[in-house]
Amino acid sequence: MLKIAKGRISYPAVIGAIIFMIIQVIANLNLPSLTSNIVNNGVAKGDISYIWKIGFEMIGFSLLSVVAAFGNVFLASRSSQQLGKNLRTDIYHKVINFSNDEFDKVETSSLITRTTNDVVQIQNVAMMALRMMIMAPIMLVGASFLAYTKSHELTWIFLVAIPILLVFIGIIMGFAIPLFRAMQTKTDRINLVFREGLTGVRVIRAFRQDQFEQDRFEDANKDYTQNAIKVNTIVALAFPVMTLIMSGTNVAIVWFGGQLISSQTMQVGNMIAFMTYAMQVLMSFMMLAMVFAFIPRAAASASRIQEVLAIKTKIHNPAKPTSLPAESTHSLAFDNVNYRYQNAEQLALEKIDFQAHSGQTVAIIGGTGSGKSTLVNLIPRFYDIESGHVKIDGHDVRDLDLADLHRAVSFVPQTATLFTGTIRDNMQFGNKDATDEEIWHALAIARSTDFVKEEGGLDAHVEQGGGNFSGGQRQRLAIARALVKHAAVYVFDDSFSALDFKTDAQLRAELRQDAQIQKGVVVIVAQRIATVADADLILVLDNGQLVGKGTHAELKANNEVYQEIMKSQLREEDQL
Ligand SMILES: Nc1ncnc2c1ncn2[C@@H]1O[C@H](COP(=O)(O)OP(=O)(O)OP(=O)(O)O)[C@@H](O)[C@H]1O
Repeated sequence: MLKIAKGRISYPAVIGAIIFMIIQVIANLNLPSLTSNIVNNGVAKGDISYIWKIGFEMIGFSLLSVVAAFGNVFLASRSSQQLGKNLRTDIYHKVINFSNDEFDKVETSSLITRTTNDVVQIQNVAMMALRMMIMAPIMLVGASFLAYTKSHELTWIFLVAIPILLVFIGIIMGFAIPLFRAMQTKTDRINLVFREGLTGVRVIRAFRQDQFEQDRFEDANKDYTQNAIKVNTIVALAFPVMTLIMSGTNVAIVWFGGQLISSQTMQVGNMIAFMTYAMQVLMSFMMLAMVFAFIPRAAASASRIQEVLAIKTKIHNPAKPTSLPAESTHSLAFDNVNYRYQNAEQLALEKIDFQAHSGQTVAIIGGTGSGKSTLVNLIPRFYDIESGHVKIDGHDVRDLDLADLHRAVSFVPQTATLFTGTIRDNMQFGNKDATDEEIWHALAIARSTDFVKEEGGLDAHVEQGGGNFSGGQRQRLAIARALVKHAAVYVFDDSFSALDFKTDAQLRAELRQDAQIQKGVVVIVAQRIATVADADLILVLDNGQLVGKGTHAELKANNEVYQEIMKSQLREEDQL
């Protein structure tokens, strides 16, 4: 846990909090002694001026204690909040740079719990540590010593009360710690089921699985609640027993102290002070117990966070990145590329080899699972290849500065993702300087002008995930967003499948006529022969192998797989 705080917490604030806390403890330790002085020397002897003098001293120490407590809480919460903030930033920064391989390692719901709930656990313990964990031992030693100076004869009471308290704390911790530990995994489970239920709500309804999903959530929720109730019951049980031990100690002090007073071997004031010190000693143990009860949960949280922070991102900037010079013409090349998914035995792509330059359209066609998306994912380094080269403008993408690479590639994924905000915000995502005119131009190419105007223009609101647009509209907006960005390579991963034949053809024709887009290379993944037929280069994939390469006419004449795809699509149309 200390490892996680290192470099993320402000050391001056921590030192300040500790200094304030020490001042507070010293002030608190002085008060019982002063009470004893007032009783012994002021009240017993009727010395009013002494009472006033010590009374003022007591007020002074009380004020000091209050100010120090304020300073301590202020700095402790500042440091723990700052620790939380830095942890969240670091996790976010780490996760945002994850490649798809790393996302496969940790569930998204668990990542959310780790960034929120786990960080809060660390914050709480940091706060407690800066208050109680340091205060308790100082108070314990100080109060024990001062109690001893007030009465040697009564110290044996500690020797009875403390072991009883420790045995009790031990029993409580034995039960509570495993339950505290389990809280985090149970929170994870709730988040996982909740998230799946929310994102899949339509499928759940369509398959009439509402009850099943509700039961699944109910189980996770019940499991978490039962665990929390058990922990709280144990903690609740602790309080009356602790109070009993404290009251028992007080009774013993008054009983035996009273006898010492009547035999004139002890003064009343000393007994009162002893009693207060005894409470401070027992309180110190309780504080330590509380901190130690929270530590296992926070330690579990710390290791869950550390797990994420320690993941080595496979895809990062090269040591000496090459910046991509601003070229007026561009090229894309795959040079004998092999790729294998992590832990997979078979290659997902084998010996992929092709070149294309500005103004050319490369289309990739093949059956489901043939490797089309995998191929285009290699261009912006969503995955890194096993051997060969993927080159943009003659530079291997692994040598390029990542920011330059991502600027050079405009990507429309299979599933369109829009962000909360306005249409304009979404359109400017890859080109923040894009003017309204440029945006409308891109929207026109993507056949989106009409519905965007109907929604209220560029200031129309986009809900979370683009939920207020249809699937086809979302896809068109994602295409327009990619066109607003001026790139060297435009990738459309099966983005035209949501469009009807006519719109698909019009859109591709517009892409061909646009001067800006023609400066780059266009890569289109498609299922339909009609979509790929007018491409300059068609790649036919089958089971990760490049089984055909050429124009429509060439492939139609002599490529079996292509002919088979053509036949199957003609058969489909014949059947209508
Ligand atoms: N993250 C992954 N981990 C392991 N294997 C994967 C992963 N993603 C895809 N694959 C495998 O790689 C192969 C190619 O998948 P890919 O998504 O590239 O196919 P595709 O041609 O785009 O299919 P579709 O047209 O259905 O989108 C498939 O066999 C698939 O099971």
